[in-house]
Amino acid sequence: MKKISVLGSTGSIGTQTLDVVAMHPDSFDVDGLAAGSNTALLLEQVRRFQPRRVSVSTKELAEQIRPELPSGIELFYGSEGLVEIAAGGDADTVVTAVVGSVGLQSTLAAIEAGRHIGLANKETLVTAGHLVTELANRKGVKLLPIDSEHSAIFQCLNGENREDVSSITITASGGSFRDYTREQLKKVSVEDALRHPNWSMGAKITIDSATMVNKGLEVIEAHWLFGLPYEQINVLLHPESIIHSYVEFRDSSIVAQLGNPDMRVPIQYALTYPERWESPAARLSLAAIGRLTFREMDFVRFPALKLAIECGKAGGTATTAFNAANEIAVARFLRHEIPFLRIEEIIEEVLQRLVNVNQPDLQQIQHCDEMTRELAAKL
Ligand SMILES: NC(=O)C1=CN([C@@H]2O[C@H](COP(=O)(O)OP(=O)(O)OC[C@H]3O[C@@H](n4cnc5c(N)ncnc54)[C@H](OP(=O)(O)O)[C@@H]3O)[C@@H](O)[C@H]2O)C=CC1
Ligand SMILES: CC(=O)[C@@H](O)[C@H](O)COP(=O)(O)O
Ligand SMILES: [Mn+2]
Repeated sequence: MKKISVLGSTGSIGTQTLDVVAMHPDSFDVDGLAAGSNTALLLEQVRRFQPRRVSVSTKELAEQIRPELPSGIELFYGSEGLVEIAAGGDADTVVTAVVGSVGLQSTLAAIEAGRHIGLANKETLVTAGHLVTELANRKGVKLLPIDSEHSAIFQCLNGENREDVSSITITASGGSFRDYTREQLKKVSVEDALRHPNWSMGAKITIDSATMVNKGLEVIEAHWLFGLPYEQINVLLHPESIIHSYVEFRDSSIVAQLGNPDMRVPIQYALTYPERWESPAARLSLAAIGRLTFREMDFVRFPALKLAIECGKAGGTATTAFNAANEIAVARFLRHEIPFLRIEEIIEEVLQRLVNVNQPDLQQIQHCDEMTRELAAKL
């Protein structure tokens, strides 16, 4: 039996993680579930998966659901509740599927407690990659990527020597506005931006995909997960999202991972690694698809990607600020307060005003995150 806990069980990755659990009911045991405010779905999950511990985002929500919980179940709330689900109990693996840098503290707590991490919450690595990877190494904890591109690279690297890697290439669908000009982008709506061509995901990452910030976050995520310099990390536009990413080795061989876009596959691999289990995911037929297409990434059309890579190269708190500014700007866009192109402008303006701190500790990271949020909310 593999014991798992899920942080963000009511979201896109969280629900698909529980779909994977439901496909292998005799092999998984759910220890803890943490949700934000979707208590109706959380209660349904509690009935179905019978966790021993749950958490919601506020005390009020906790009081609301307390009478509906089976006796004996432990109930927590707030950021401490998230940490309780991450580090208390006895899960072998914690799936980090909350959205945003709110996941940092609980991820660090889970690692500190020796839990392996099924890592979906990429903002954690962007915000404090050096702290997360250093702690994971020290504790002998595995960071198992769930993000589709990183799972692909992780699979391509299986059994290989890192010194033999020439480069990795992260593929990008291009998001909702792949073929729009900068002029057309001035007028796009929230509803348009939320229509991703290939993946059904939470709102924040869908907007990140449209701005290409998602690919920027993924380059930084790959830097930390695979210990590669930015010069060895490429991005390639691949509208079909069939090749999830690939690795080139020193002998010129390229190893890629392919599949239909279905997040249950990388989620399951993170939970069963190094084994592979049966999956109901639709089989890929290359004959039916006929052809796959690729384009060079246009950094002028997608300036947020360029900026993210520059922040990654700068190191220190630059990526913390990039991430926090983006989180605030995306939230404002989703509330219809700012136009789409203002997202990347806000990130850039915030970065111009902040002083980079090298080798920041957790306190400095948290301070930068808070200051950036305040600034980005005012701009
Ligand atoms: N969706 C996808 O296919 C992919 C997602 N990712 C990454 O995975 C992460 C999750 O994305 P996704 O599932 O799409 O996001 P969703 O918005 O669908 O889900 C977010 C989850 O986090 C919970 N949550 C939000 N704030 C808090 C909080 N303060 N305390 C506790 N729980 C909270 C939400 O709870 P509630 O809904 O109850 O309020 C929900 O369960 C992101 O980092 C994303 O970048 C990576 C690759 C693919
Ligand atoms: C499913 C997944 O991993 C997402 O991060 C996906 O990559 C988004 O697609 P694009 O950012 O390539 O549009
Ligand atoms: Mn991805």
